[in-house]
Amino acid sequence: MKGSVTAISGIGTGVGKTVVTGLLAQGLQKCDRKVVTQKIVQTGCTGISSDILEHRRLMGSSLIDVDYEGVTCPYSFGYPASPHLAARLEGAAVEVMTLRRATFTLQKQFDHVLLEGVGGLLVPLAPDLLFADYIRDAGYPLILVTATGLGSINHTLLSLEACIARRITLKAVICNRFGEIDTLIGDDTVEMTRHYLKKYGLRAPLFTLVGDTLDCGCIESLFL
Ligand SMILES: Nc1ncnc2c1ncn2[C@@H]1O[C@H](COP(=O)(O)OP(=O)(O)OP(=O)(O)O)[C@@H](O)[C@H]1O
Ligand SMILES: C[C@H](N)[C@H](N)CCCCCC(=O)O
Ligand SMILES: [Mg+2]
Repeated sequence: MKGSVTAISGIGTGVGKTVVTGLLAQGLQKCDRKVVTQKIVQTGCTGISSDILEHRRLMGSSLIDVDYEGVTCPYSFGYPASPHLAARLEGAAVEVMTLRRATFTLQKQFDHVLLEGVGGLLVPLAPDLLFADYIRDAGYPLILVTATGLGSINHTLLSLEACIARRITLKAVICNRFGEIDTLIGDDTVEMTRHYLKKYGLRAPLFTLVGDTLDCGCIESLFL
């Protein structure tokens, strides 16, 4: 039986996808689930993906064979930019089949693959391949990481609408309150996110991340 795949994206870059991916993996490990994380494309880094290193740190795990073999991060480019540009600067191009084969290899070995995207949902992996379209075509459900600072409501609702337009299954929304400056705005942003999940008819639960505490109770319930 091959393992499940869950994509983890965010309302943009630097919103906490890596932290959330690592914490979800940590939680699944605690439930004795065989879990691995994957970074679909790493930019701004050469060699082992910096996001994979952080996932393993949060999981309390050292690097594993599939990390060294590049299966958990099929593409790594040096320039800190969108994958389509970072790849072009190296005379390379991201290929869908390379991505799909890497994830499928992990599915054969693990119960769960947590697949971290790059930046936000509509980031081009290649000039005509947005991450949101890639996970739609692959049928991967999504956990969306949002932020709670000023400007996050707009980015969050745009991301929800992008999911709806593609009929992407939204498994959960995680409001990451890291770095929040204004609690009044932060609290309101969480509530407006909850309001629009209901208004849009999305049944995904909303959880908050404060520090390294995910308030989603038993993480395993997200991956049944
Ligand atoms: N809940 C948190 N607790 C502590 N640090 C956090 C938290 N959320 C984010 N950070 C820090 O904020 C920075 C950005 O977070 P992170 O790397 O997870 O973002 P990202 O969405 O994965 O970015 P990218 O698009 O580059 O992959 C990191 O330094 C991370 O350690
Ligand atoms: C450099 C670092 N790896 C970033 N996560 C890359 C984010 C690409 C975002 C592209 C964009 O939305 O303009
Ligand atoms: Mg990351």
